[in-house]
Amino acid sequence: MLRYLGRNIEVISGLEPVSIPFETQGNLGSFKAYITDSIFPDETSISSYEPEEEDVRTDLSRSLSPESSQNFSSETELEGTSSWLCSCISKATSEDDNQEHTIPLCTVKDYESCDCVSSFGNFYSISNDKSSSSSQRQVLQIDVLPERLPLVECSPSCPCYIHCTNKVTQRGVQIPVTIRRSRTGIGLGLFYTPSSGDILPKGSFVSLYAGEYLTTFQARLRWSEQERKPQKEGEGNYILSIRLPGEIWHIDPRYKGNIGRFLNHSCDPSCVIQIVRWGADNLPRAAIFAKRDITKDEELTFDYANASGSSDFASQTEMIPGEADEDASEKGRNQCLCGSFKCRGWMPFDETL
Ligand SMILES: C[S@@+](CC[C@H](N)C(=O)[O-])C[C@H]1O[C@@H](n2cnc3c(N)ncnc32)[C@H](O)[C@@H]1O
Repeated sequence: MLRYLGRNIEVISGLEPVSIPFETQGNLGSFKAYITDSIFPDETSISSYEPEEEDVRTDLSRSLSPESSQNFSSETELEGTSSWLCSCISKATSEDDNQEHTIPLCTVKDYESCDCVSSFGNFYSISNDKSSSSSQRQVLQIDVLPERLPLVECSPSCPCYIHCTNKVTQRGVQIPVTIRRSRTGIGLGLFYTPSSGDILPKGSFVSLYAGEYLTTFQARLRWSEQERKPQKEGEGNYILSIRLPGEIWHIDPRYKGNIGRFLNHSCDPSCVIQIVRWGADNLPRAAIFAKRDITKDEELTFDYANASGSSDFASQTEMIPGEADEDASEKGRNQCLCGSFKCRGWMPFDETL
């Protein structure tokens, strides 16, 4: 439930399983509607949306041609998109009491028996963190993931039930978080706020970064509209660009989004974005995971330059040693206020938008 947020904004695609307090008196600016998963803007269908190919993204003339502002129909058609289902069952007889119990059989222990896990990989393991009262938690094996490859979970249509250990990012927000003011100049932020001193183990799922999927053309339009408006504190750009081999996706939670939109940038972040696919639509979801163990009241942040799990872009956005401040701000860069000792000085800036 979104106890406090729900009071101010429209909830259009379900609620989170936990309450998410909003601790400040401030208003939510341009945030109008809560969604739990990314959607296409009105009048846009999945079938007519083609993510732009990486090698054409800098070709402005092509991106701004009339064809690129496609005429989308509101029908969602899934024909032709790839889908998969495992054959795991969700009921099994326990050897202990010989009774039938509902058991998520796509466990990471039994991964050889799950078609999804054996085809796409085993990304999660069980954390047995003794410092946490929630004894078992599925955690992403962050250190062994291949760079820039989307993870694939069991589909919501697989017969295993929602607590399957291979369905993690599709269950909504499961951890205690609060929206409150961050440091001066940054606006609101999202904080880890357990009632006890529980640590959030490294690899824990935090939330999706859900918003509207935009074409590069639409993203550029929103970006330039935004630039013309006077900026309120902390309300800059929300568009996350995901670069996958041969594809670019843009997710904008400015107007319609979830709590992912409140994560600020840090050059030494507590979280990381990983791209995950699930469902018949096969769409890439941006999922936020703890990059390290996180303690009570820490702010949840990620590196905006590293949204596709790659460090390539981060290096492009570092402040060039010796570059004058005016040069950087002339290029449209904003000063980074993350305050970390690893701070690169400037907010990541995507020159292709
Ligand atoms: C995704 S939003 C984060 C939530 C935002 N603080 C709010 O109040 O809604 C991104 C915007 O927050 C601000 N921001 C986030 N991290 C920042 C940082 N390290 N330094 C300066 N501004 C930051 C910028 O205005 C940025 O465009």
